[in-house]
Amino acid sequence: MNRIAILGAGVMGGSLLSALLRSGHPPADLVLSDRMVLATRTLAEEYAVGVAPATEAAAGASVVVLAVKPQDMSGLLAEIHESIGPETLVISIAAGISTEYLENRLPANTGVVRVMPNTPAQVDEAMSVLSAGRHCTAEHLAQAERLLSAFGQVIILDEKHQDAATAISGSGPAYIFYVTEAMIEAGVLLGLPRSTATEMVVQTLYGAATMIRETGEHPSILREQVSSPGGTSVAALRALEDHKVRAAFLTAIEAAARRSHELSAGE
Ligand SMILES: NC(=O)C1=CN([C@@H]2O[C@H](COP(=O)(O)OP(=O)(O)OC[C@H]3O[C@@H](n4cnc5c(N)ncnc54)[C@H](O)[C@@H]3O)[C@@H](O)[C@H]2O)C=CC1
Ligand SMILES: O=C(O)[C@@H]1CCC=N1
Repeated sequence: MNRIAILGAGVMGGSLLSALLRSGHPPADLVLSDRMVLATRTLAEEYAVGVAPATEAAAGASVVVLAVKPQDMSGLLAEIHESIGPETLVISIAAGISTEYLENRLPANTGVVRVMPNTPAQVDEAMSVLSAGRHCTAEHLAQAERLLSAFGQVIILDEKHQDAATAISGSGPAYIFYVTEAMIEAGVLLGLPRSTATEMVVQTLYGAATMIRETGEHPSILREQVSSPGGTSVAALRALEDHKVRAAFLTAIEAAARRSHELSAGE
């Protein structure tokens, strides 16, 4: 039985579903469940996958992916407790929810993997950070790694780093989209048509990200290459320093990690 049940068909559940299909998983092996029954049925029809109540979806699956909000997790776990078999691998993508929290609410000895993916899964460029639970076997971990590496990069880390991973790569796309918006707005302020400003900013971000990945150079070296003495870049960078943008990023990412930690306490 290779069936994968995705419980929670929101932004991430939907992103994982489409990514798994693109990576070659047959639609017949995927089943979706969400309490928003009508919206889920529409999504399931679009992708030609099955839809079932959570208990039924979990009972028929070898891998159960928990993709609900942290605040909905305890309710969902209570619902599916009886449907989890001894061989079932449970993968949770919920921010802040520890493997211990999951293990305490699932049948004894259930194999659990905690994952922090991100929305670039939609374009097969996810960053997924995996941590094994207490009863997770090497085969479970390999199975989770295979599943997630089909739509991006995977790092296996000790669970103590999951709040940091959530703050950096889980929430990271939000910071980049925010910077993108700000740069486009600046282009419009300087009189560029919005579409032209958008094209310039998107290609610049893509080019810069590709340079970081392909050259392997430290970003500060790449930044120095752009900054001519007495030129435009250094004038802009001085303004960013004046506005403490670097410190703002440190504070922001610390706040995200703190929030991830709070979610583990159900706050
Ligand atoms: N959105 C993101 O960028 C990322 C989100 N995550 C995590 O993924 C999880 C889901 O996040 P989103 O997809 O953004 O949320 P969402 O709100 O878009 O989707 C959650 C879905 O779960 C459903 N749901 C709630 N309780 C349920 C239950 N008992 N049975 C079945 N379905 C139920 C809701 O109806 C909703 O459709 C969260 O735990 C979040 O921390 C992780 C990485 C990135
Ligand atoms: O904002 C959130 O809580 C989720 C977790 C990581 C990204 N989005």
